Amino acid sequence: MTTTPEATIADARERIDALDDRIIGLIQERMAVSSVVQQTRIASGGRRVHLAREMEILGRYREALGRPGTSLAMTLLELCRGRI
Ligand SMILES: O=C(O)C(=O)C[C@]1(C(=O)O)C=C[C@@H](O)C=C1
Repeated sequence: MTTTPEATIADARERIDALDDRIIGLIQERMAVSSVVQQTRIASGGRRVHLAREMEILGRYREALGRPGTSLAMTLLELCRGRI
């Protein structure tokens, strides 16, 4: 069966949209879990931000995705704990 470039692109874009829906859902889930950690720490006298943990996360994303991974992790952290 042959297919046109237009059909291939339309099909791939549908898959991208479905992946983006899942990524957004995972980000929202991450925000909710992060909020539990932050609220628990604040309620027990700690601070919202835990820089050593953030360094671990930034390193993990950079290792997996290169330099843009660091930017992505910084954006995720901002979504999860707000701006610092
Ligand atoms: O792991 C924590 O201690 C969290 O509070 C979660 C989290 C995150 O979203 O990953 C958020 C804020 C902290 O600065 C570090 C990490």
